[in-house]
Amino acid sequence: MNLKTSIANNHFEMPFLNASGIICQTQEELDSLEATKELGGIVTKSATLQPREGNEQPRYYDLANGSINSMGLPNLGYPFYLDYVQHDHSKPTILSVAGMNADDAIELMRKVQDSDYEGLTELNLSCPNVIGHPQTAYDFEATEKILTTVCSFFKKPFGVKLPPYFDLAHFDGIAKVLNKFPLTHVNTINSVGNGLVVDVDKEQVVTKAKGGFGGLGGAMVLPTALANVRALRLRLNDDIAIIGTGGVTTGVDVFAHILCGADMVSVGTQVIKEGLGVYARLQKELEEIMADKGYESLDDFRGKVKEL
Ligand SMILES: CC(C)(C)CCc1c(C(=O)O)[nH]c(=O)[nH]c1=O
Repeated sequence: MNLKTSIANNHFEMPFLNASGIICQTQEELDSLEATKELGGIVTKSATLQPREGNEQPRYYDLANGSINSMGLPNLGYPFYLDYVQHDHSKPTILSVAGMNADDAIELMRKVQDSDYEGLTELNLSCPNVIGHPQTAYDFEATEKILTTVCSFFKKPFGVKLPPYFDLAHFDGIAKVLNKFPLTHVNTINSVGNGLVVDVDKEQVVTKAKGGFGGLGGAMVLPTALANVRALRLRLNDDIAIIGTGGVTTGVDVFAHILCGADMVSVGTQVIKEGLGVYARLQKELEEIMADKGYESLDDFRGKVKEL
């Protein structure tokens, strides 16, 4: 059974990643990812120019069918992560970066360009835009502007992390912009923005920041995640790989993401629920499904979901 995959010329023994933000903020957490042999690569928490405490607790809440979070980008600052990814690792790394505004995002990419890091970088486009405007990735002009500036100096392999889209015109719009740039990959989806969970017993919301509004993850977002993987696979240039993120709780979900076109699959909420042992279970379940169907490698079924 061959579960190998690749993004640009980065080769992964396993198709599984951690979703950025999940057990990837500190040295200890990153070391635990390194020690998880079923994990194909290590994704860092999105790094910002300055270290950040993040939002006040409670900022993560677990649900039967998923999670809600408004972490507020807690991280040790980009120097820590840029140093971490330049050390030797047993598997490829993806350095995630997020600007609190466009200038910060560009400055972060300059820091990476000026470093000796040669691995993959991922620009989180769910970062805030100017007040009164939606997040960057929902503003196609802002997205094009940032990527044009970044690509004028950034010559290393990089991709972008996208929020979910819910309108076919938006799939068309973002793909049209992204196809203009030499991206290694697109990571879709980020959490489903501004959900609200209410504790009826206490008659109150469950997370503190933003009046309880937060990003949704876990099982409840799987159909949205699959739609975004499929829609972008159908629209993006073939040389842009796709990391499928969102709603993965079983090997069946991993298979579905790959069937819709994902080259790799990242897991967030389920890692919090189950621990890093989840990856061994996902590998076993994926291999069982592939064996049942007679598939030897991911290429045998990637992107081959049938329409009726
Ligand atoms: C939402 C932002 C704080 C702008 C970016 C960081 C982030 C967070 C976070 O740190 O709150 N949570 C997510 O589910 N996705 C993200 O991309």
